[in-house]
Formats: sequence, C-alpha cells, structure tokens
Amino acid sequence: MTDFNPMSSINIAELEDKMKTAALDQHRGYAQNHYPEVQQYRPTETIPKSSACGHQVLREPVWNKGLSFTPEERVSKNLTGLIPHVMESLETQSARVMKMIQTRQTNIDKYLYLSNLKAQNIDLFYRVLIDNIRELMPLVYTPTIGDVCLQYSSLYTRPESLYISIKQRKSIRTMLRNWPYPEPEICVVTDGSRILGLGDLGINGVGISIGKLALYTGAAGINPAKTLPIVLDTGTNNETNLKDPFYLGLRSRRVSVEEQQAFMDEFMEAANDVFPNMVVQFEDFDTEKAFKYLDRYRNKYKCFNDDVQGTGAVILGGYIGAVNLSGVPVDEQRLVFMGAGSAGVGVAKQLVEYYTRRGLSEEEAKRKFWLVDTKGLVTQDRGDELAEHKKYFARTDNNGHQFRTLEEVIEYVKPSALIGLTATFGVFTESVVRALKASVDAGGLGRRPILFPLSNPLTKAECTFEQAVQWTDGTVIFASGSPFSSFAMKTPDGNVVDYNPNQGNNVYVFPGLGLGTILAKATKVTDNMVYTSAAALAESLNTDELRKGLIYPRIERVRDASLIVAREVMKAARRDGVSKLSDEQWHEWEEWGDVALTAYIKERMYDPVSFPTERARF
Ligand SMILES: NC(=O)C1=CN([C@@H]2O[C@H](COP(=O)(O)OP(=O)(O)OC[C@H]3O[C@@H](n4cnc5c(N)ncnc54)[C@H](OP(=O)(O)O)[C@@H]3O)[C@@H](O)[C@H]2O)C=CC1
Ligand SMILES: CC(=O)C(=O)O
Ligand SMILES: [Mg+2]
Repeated sequence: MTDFNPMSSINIAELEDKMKTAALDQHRGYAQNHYPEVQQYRPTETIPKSSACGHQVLREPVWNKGLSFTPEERVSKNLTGLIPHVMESLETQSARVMKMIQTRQTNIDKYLYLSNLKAQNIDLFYRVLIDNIRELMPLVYTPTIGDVCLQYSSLYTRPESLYISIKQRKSIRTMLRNWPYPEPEICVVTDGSRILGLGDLGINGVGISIGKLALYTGAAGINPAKTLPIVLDTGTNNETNLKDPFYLGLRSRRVSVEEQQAFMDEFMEAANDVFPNMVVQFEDFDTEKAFKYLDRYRNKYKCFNDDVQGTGAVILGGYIGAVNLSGVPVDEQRLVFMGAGSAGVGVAKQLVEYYTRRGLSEEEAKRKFWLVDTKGLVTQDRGDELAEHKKYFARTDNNGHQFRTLEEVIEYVKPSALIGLTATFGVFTESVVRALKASVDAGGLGRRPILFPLSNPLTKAECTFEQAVQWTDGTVIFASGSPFSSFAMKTPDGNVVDYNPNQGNNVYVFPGLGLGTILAKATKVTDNMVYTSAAALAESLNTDELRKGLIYPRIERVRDASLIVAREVMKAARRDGVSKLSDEQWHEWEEWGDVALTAYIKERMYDPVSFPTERARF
C-alpha cells in the first residue's frame, strides 16, 4: 500500500454520498441498531462481532489500523476527523516507530513505547517487531524484560494479562471468561517464582508471560488475539516486593507448596473447562514446581514446560550443529553442566535422548554428563540429600572423591563442552575457560571447545562473548541465553577477525512447538514432539548460516525456523496418535509431502500485512 496524499484530496462528502452507510456519521452511538453492516466490520471467528465505530475502533488494538484506514473505512466507521487526514502505509508508520524508539534513552523507555504501541495498534506493533526483530527482540524479551519484571508494579499503567490471585480461587472460571478475546489457543502461565535468573518476583513476573507471547506471534505467527498471558499470585518471598508500596501482588509470603499445588490443580481444571482447545505453557516456575507440575499435568492436559522441555530442545538443536564444528566426534564428547536445576536437568535429559537414539544404552548416554551445583559435582555419595531431579545424573564413578569447584571438575572430567545454567554471572572465569580449551586441545589439533553460558538475562550470563573469544583464542563455539553483540579481535598475525555469537534461547523452539501443537489439534505434547522440535531446528539453518559457522538460524529467520519446527511437530503428533485432525486430511498431506503441509501452516500464520488480525482464522 502506498501512502495517501491528503493534498490530492478525496472528497469525503462525495464518498459519503456514495456510501449510504455514511449517514452513520450522524448517529455515532446508535449505529449498531440502524446499520447492521457496521456490525460486520469485524466479521471473523476470532473477535466477537462488533458494533464498534468511532473512538471504540481506535481504542481497540486489534481493530485499530492507525493511519492505514482507507477512506471508505474512515467513513463507514465514523472515523473522519478522529485521525489525521493523511493515509499511511504500515511501512511509513513503522519507520516513525523506529525513529521514536531511537530517541528513547533507556531500554525500559523503549520497551514502554513499544508496549504502548501494542496496546493501541497490534498490527503496527507486530509489523515493527517482525521487521526489526534483531533490534527489538532484546527489548520485548530478554534482557530488557528482566528489568521490566523487576519494576513491573512501578511501571504499571494498564492491565495486559489475567492476574489470578489465590484469594480469588473460587472465581477462576469467571476470571478466565472475563478475558476479552474468545477462545485463546495458547496461554503462558507463570507464578513468578523463578523469573529468568532473577529469582522470585511474585506478580511482577507477569512480564515474562507477556514477552513470551509477543514472540509466539512475532516468531511463529500465532494470532495475537488468541494469546493469553496469566500470572498466578500465591504470594512472594521477595523482601523488596513485600516492602514496595506499589507492589501489585499479595503482600504476603508464598503459601505452602501443598496449597500452591491445590490452586494449580484448580487452575488447570478451570482452564481446560473454559478453553478446552488452549495449549498451556508453564514458564518460570521454581525448580521443584517446574518438574512436579509437568509430571502432574502432561498426560492430562495439552501443556509443556518451556524451561525444562523448550530449553532442552533448543540446546539439543544447537548442540548437533556445535558438534559438527567442534572436531570432537559426537561419541567422544564429554559434557559438564554448571547448574543442575530445571533447565540444566531438562537440557541434559534431552541430550541423553539424542545419544540413546544414536544407539547408546541409556546408562552409556547418561555417563557422558557431569552435573555441578552449588555444592560441587553431583555424586551419589556426596553426603547431602539430593533433590529428586538430580538423582538421575548423580555420578557413582568418583571413588568416594568429591569435587567441589568447577576447576576440579574440569581437571577430572576433561570435558569438550561446558554448559552454564546457574543464573550466576561470571562463574565461567578465565581459568575455567582456559582449562576447558586445554582439555579440548589435548585431544588433537583443530579441535574447538563448546561453551554455552545460557543464563538470562545478560547480568546473569556465566561469561561474556568477548571473554569467551579471548580466553579460547577465538576457537570457541559459543551460544548464550541473551544476545551478545559481535566482537572483532586482532589475531597474532595482525588480522582483525569478526566473531559472531549464537543465541541459544528457547525462542527458537517454543513458538513453533506451540504452533505445531495447536495446528495438529494435539491432545497432548508428547516427548516425541519435543524431541522432533530439536531435530527440526538443527535442520533449519540455510547454507549461508552453515557457511558462517552458526549453530542457530539468524534471528531474522526465526519465523522460517518456527515454521519448520511446527511442521515437524505436527507430523510427530500424528505419528504418536495424538493429532485430532482427520485421517483424510493427513492422507492428503502424506500424499503431497511437506509442500502441502508447509503451505497449510504458512496460510495460518498471522502476518500484519498479508494476514492481519482482522482476517486471522485459526
Ligand atoms: N537460554 C535459555 O533459553 C534458558 C535459560 N535459562 C536460564 O537458566 C538459568 C537457570 O534456570 P533454572 O535451571 O530454571 O534455575 P534453577 O534455580 O532450577 O537452577 C539453578 C541451578 O544452578 C545452580 N547454581 C546456582 N549458582 C551456582 C553456582 N555459583 N555454582 C554452581 N551451581 C550454581 C543451582 O544449584 P543448587 O541446586 O545447589 O541450588 C541449581 O542447580 C536462569 O538464569 C534462566 O534464565 C532457563 C531456561 C531457558
Ligand atoms: C529463556 C527462559 O525461558 C528463561 O531464561 O527462563
Ligand atoms: Mg523461562
């Protein structure tokens, strides 16, 4: 669409004459009674039929088209005079947004500007986000979303989620029904108990549900009107929040684990009753609840845990590429994990599955992993009561010796890969990284260490990209949870070499996993679906990315990757017998191969130009 030049002046009066409905202009508030065609302004299955016109249209973010309303729409919806006469393409409006973002001094201010835009004009927000994903994803997601969560109660200006407190537990169904958009397809729910690496943030953690859902739309084309952010408030143990006069959550300590679980049971049951087609993503529950809830609900409802399963899949996807670059054969790899929580154990288990699928026994596969926590190497005879989720990986081959520091573990294991999921900045020190490199070098010339400091946000990364490059003399294969910038380093022979980091973040998996689950009409999210998402991600790099030595697609291609992930997830759902789509539909796709299924998914992906909210169908 090109911009409309007001100077070429359309004659509004003439247009109004032509369009009989233009008489609406005089009856703004009563239009619905007299002019049913206005009610059809939004004739979709996704948004209730509306009689909205005038200001109502401009105030509803999924209806508002900013300055893109056509002259006809301006007349039929009583918008003349309510917006500047000029008509602009999304591109022009998008350029204005980017200009304004650049004038904002802090990332929080940039975030707030974008958040305001989302609350006013969804299509424009997503156009800008999708076209500028490299620059904007760090604002709507990690690292900035971490700062937003820390200050959410102070920054609050308007509701943008469902806020369900344990005090209102009797009304969960009512609250779900109060959500203004019908039949959400995907919900991200947190209780704020472990937000990124920032700990218990209570209700302030809602920012992570909002941020992840922005990426469900931006990175996988799920209709924004079908996304539902939820925070469950069961209190908080965060002293700063409890003392903050602006804190919006329950001003009391978290209720007992048993009460939280009973509340979660009620929530899951209610969510399933009210929105039976909705997929639920558990996000940033603390370690114990992350594993417990996944175990408890995975066979009963369509749900998955992003920190355990999404992270497992994304790191497996990157690991496959990293091994190819490392020069260390896959079966010789030895992996040390710093961090044995929900993400650490989730990733290690996904990698065990990779090895067993390659033919190793489970025991052989498990022996490739050494997990380290705050007390040192996780061993069976360490003397402390191991948490349930750590027992699977507890080593028994340590001959009674306990290894307390990471240096000691590296010296003992001689790993080829070091993965950080500790939420602790700087634990990959220079001596640790140099020891990793030395252990890889000892295996032979040209071998490269795999180093993944995956904790979020950036303030919690185990080391920086620059450090990783310098301490490994540029040989590192690197992925971090939050994005680092590229880095140029002078080599001993005087050349300047550019190094490009990878972002190993579950954003490469959860949007496609969710989309595939929805489109397959899967009754649950199986292990195969999760595993397949990792394998699909590993296959999604193009030749240019492979040539550049990347292990994840460039972030600009995240929608391409999500499409591939979603397609393979759908096929896995079919193989596992959990897809409710008809056999005829599947036979048709099976006959045509991936082309037909890819086209089917693509057609259903929301895109603010070719497929705006107004027309989104699924
Ligand atoms: N890149 C990505 O896509 C993702 C990144 N993450 C990030 O991973 C981090 C961890 O998340 P999660 O696993 O859920 O958190 P958990 O709290 O479940 O686990 C943290 C683990 O780190 C260990 N740990 C903490 N500090 C140290 C230390 N100084 N030395 C050794 N071990 C330490 C803890 O030990 P102990 O058990 O003894 O307490 C625990 O095992 C977070 O920063 C999160 O943002 C999470 C999901 C996805
Ligand atoms: C990325 C993510 O899910 C986390 O850091 O918790
Ligand atoms: Mg998370």
